[in-house]
Amino acid sequence: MEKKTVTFVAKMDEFLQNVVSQCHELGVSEDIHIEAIRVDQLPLRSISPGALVVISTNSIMPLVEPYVPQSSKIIVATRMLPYNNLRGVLEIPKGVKVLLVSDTEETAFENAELLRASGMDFDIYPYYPGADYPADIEIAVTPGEPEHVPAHIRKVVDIGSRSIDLSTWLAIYAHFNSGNFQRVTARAMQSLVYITKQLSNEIQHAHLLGKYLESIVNRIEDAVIAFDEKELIRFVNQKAIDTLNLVESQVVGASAASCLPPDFYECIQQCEENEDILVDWANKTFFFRKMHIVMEGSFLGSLLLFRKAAEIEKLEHDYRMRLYSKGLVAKYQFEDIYGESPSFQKVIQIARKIARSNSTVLLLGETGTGKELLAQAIHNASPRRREPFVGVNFAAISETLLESELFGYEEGAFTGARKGGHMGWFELAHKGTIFLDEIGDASGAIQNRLLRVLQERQIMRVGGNKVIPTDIRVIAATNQDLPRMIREGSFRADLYYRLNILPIHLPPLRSRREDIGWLIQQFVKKYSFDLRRAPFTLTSEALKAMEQYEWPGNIRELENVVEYLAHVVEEEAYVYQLPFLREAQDSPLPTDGLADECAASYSEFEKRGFLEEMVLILQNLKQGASGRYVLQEQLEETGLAMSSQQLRYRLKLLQQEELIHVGKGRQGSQISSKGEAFLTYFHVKRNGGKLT
Ligand SMILES: Nc1ncnc2c1ncn2[C@@H]1O[C@H](COP(=O)(O)OP(=O)(O)OP(=O)(O)O)[C@@H](O)[C@H]1O
Repeated sequence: MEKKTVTFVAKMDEFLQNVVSQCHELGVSEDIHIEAIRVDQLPLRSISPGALVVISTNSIMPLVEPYVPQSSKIIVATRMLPYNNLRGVLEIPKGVKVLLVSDTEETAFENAELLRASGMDFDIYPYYPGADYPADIEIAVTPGEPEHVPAHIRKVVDIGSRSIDLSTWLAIYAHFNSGNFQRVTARAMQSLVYITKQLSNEIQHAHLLGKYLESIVNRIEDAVIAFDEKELIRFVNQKAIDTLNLVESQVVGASAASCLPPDFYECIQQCEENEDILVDWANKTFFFRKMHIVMEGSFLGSLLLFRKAAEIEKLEHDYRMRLYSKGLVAKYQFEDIYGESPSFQKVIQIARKIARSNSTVLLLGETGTGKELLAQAIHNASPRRREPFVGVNFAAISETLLESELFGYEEGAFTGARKGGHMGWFELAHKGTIFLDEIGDASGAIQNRLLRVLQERQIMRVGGNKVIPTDIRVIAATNQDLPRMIREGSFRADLYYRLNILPIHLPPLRSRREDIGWLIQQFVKKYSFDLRRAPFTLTSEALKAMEQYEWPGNIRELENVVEYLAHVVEEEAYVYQLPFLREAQDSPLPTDGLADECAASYSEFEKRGFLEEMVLILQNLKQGASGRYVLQEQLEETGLAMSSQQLRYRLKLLQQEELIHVGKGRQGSQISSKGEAFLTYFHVKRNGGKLT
């Protein structure tokens, strides 16, 4: 029997290759022998007798006809768009302008028509090389001819070369009277089934993703409402439903103006994009933020986030409580700083202004003039008030501990370094303020490191190798004469210039004696209240004595005197009761729990890193040293050099622990009986419990 043969004839190889692979895909080649001949090859290759000739387009009929055998019939193929990239076409938004790009005018119009007929919802403009087209077109669709797409068009969807449609295959099978056409249609359907499956998987995936996002948005603490570009509500989360008392099914898809409470809707209208505002609604204050949703340059709607201000305040409160528990909070405000004299008021006025800036502040003034108080007030009046305030006292901590405390250390940096490393004060103060008190006591090595931190605004932990950027405001303070220290070579000039950006001089109390009476009144009020007692007054002699006294310890000393009086006087304080006019008489008796107290002092000193220093000081005092200068010299001889400020600080601590008695004026200090007991305790502990 003569073999059934189809001969495809076309101008281009591409068409022929495409049609042959379609024959294999659909199984046509299993029933019918396939030939493919280019028009220009016809003079050399003859068409098999009796073959059915299928030409790609009517326009080549005159070129083909002369080579077709008598026994053969010619039909013209009808063609369809292949949709190999159906997804790309479906992703094109509704209503946009699309250029349909083909190589010739005829195919461009033909393909545009096919695309329209297939139900696509966009505006289609046929295009072929040299044709005009609207300038604002941004998307092109082409059946396998991307090389003809105008260069400026960014998005190109290539749907693959056109193929022969089912009606042509039907005509071929009808011609040969072949009964297998059902298989061809079934296979043609396969690709659609495949695409449909793919889409259905994606729909399922999108559905899951939607649910997933919904559950996330429902879990966030803010109330969320999403509107489309026409202000129809597209989404509300549970928090929004609860806060506004909405019924979800009634609001999703409805217009915001009609279904939200009218005064709430009005608040939304007032809210500018990306601006945080506080809005009063239903007797409550809300925090509002509106954002536009823009995708690929198109405005798709807006998103509203809102929350009761009280909830935010609570969060803030909790955060502050955490800082409190770590001791990272400044408790004083400007209102807590007393002082009416014009010179002091001027200082406060400058400090208030400085608070708003971010620059480094240097507080200068004698001990007790309120430098730390002012540093805290500046922090609390600055934009950093909600962030940590970290105070570092350079006289209060030993040199060996200071570096690792300031900058932190990495695990294994030294023997005894904590596992996981340790955060330093600079790191703790990130975003907040660090207060470098008694900066004049910083050693040369520490000054070098401080200078680097101030210059580079980054730190490196001890034993670490990575830099940690920090955003910190620095407030430094000293009662020392830094310019003199620079001249003497004990303070770095470049560090001084880095610190001395906004200097504030706190006047000593003796230079503003007019404040003394008023300050006494304030402290009398404070301590009478604290001690739940009736306020007392000072006799005119006592007041006069107070006003004439030099106050070397400034306001701290004045405050201490008033606190003392609040404990001892009845209704009036007399001159003889003023402690600075009396001899020191304090000598605490050993108590039953003396060993416990010694143990407490021992661990306190050990924690601060200067246990050995305290013991040396006590031993020197026991051997007869008394005045601070003699003591300082003797300590230096035993290899312990410290500044007079550091020594003063340590003596103060020893006094607080009742290990020494500090006399007034030139009297110096003496070891107390508790101090002697402490020395014994120290030796016993060092010798594993045995007395030496
Ligand atoms: N202007 C003031 N109003 C109210 N209290 C003050 C004032 N100045 C100082 N004080 C009191 O004096 C105490 C000491 O103040 P502060 O520690 O700020 O002084 P300082 O200058 O930092 O001292 P030092 O140099 O010894 O560290 C404070 O705890 C506060 O009670």
